Amino acid sequence: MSEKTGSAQIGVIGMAVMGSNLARNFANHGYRTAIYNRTWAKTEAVAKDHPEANFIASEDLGEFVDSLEKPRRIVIMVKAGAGTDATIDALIPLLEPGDIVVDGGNAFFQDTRRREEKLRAHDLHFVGAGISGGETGALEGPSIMPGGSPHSYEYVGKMLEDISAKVDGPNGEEPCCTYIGTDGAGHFVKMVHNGIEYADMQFIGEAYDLLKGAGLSAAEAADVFAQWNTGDLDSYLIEITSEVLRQTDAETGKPLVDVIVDAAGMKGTGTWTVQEALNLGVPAAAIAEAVFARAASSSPELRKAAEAALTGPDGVVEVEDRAAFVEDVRQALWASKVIAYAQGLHLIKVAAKDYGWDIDVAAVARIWRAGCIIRAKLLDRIANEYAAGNLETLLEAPSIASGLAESNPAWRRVVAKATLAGVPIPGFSSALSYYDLVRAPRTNAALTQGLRDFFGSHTYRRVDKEGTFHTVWSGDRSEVNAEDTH
Ligand SMILES: NC(=O)C1=CN([C@@H]2O[C@H](COP(=O)(O)OP(=O)(O)OC[C@H]3O[C@@H](n4cnc5c(N)ncnc54)[C@H](OP(=O)(O)O)[C@@H]3O)[C@@H](O)[C@H]2O)C=CC1
Ligand SMILES: O=C(CO)[C@H](O)[C@H](O)COP(=O)(O)O
Repeated sequence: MSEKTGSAQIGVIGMAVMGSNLARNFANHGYRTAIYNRTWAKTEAVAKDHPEANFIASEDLGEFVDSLEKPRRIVIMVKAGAGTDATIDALIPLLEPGDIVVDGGNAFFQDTRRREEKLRAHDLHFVGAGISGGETGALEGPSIMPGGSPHSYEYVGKMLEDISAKVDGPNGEEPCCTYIGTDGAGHFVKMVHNGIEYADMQFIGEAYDLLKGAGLSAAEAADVFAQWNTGDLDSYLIEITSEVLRQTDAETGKPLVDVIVDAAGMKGTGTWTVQEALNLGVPAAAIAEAVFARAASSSPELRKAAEAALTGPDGVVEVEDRAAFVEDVRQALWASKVIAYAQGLHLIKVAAKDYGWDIDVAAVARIWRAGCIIRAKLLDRIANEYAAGNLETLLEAPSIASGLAESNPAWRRVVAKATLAGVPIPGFSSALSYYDLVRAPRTNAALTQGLRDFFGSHTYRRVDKEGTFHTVWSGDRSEVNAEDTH
């Protein structure tokens, strides 16, 4: 028996950016930590670069497993998808009933459900934990969204809560980690977190385009974002926007943002969010617009052809009072951001019902207040509003509804001005349309139903009596009772 055997309290597999920093975080919290990576050179480098962590580094997976105390606790932090499955398949024969595997990667929640079932069949615990915070968060405290059986969470909950970010709460320091729900619930919530992240960044991009259109330089816009970060918009993404805009390219002397190719990448979590919204019939168009905007940005053929063929205003925004316009944009950004949160949280609520998860939306908002990419001052208010009442939508919360009412005139002015100036604002305008759509006492869906009945006998219901009806459009146009065909 080697001296390593059974001496580590936690093991981390995957020594790229996230795994190595998470392992250091465990070590910093006093946990004896074992590390392993498919490619040994990375494990070796991490152990060598961080002697203070006193890692138990193994080249062989079996040796890594043996180095853990029982029941073994293992966090997988590898490339999501095939990498996770390969790691799990390699682990299963090495583990014993009662061991706990945590997948901290950005897994698709349906994969997590499948994996949880598979590991359960081997009497192994599986916790699918969404983790957000990037490199710094992983090291200093991320937001962690764990899902799995409550029993499985008991084995790893304290450790995950220990390494998570902390926020001040009424009862002292609160961890940004809480049990979310069974099987894929944690990864579902992380997926929606990322969908909101996409929307947040799209709105920020639109705000920057508008400021630029009104004549502000990148440095001036950086000042504006820094200023915004001191108020209601206080958030990590607004803070780093100011830093990115202030960065000058060493080679050209231009603002860095002007030399970065305007084609946004994406790894899939935003797309999954929208696909799930579509599957569940949840309107999340502002988030969808953010995904489509990235897709459009990365469609060079489409953009080249359209740029050559289409004419219109050139994005210059005529502004009489620059300060007033900047304030309007701030309000439009805040209101749109609220809509993205409302759409994302509504999606979580509907999914919880559909998948049988008992998700506490207030708790989700609470653990997003620090550590994660979408952390924002607004989340305090959102958490309090959900805690105060069982909201169907965030938009009905009194402080949110009044904030949106206050921002309304500015939001509408910005959407109108941008449209007239030819500044693309798919996020702002979609968010505003959502606001108008869901508050409308009556929508144009009545006409849609009439049309569907006309061409396909799809039937309709009436506002004034029970039942389902069809108009005999191709005959005498009388109305008959009909079977509901949806
Ligand atoms: N980067 C970020 O900011 C964030 C990432 N995440 C998620 O965390 C996880 C880790 O992310 P990150 O640190 O960026 O690393 P990557 O997503 O770049 O993945 C690299 C790691 O995965 C391992 N790996 C890849 N394929 C396999 C395989 N088939 N079998 C075994 N191991 C494999 C690599 O091992 P090897 O060295 O041998 O190639 C390496 O350790 C991912 O799921 C990611 O989506 C979550 C939040 C933020
Ligand atoms: O999970 C994250 C933060 O919470 C990652 O930063 C996210 O994967 C980035 O996504 P994309 O590459 O699609 O922009």
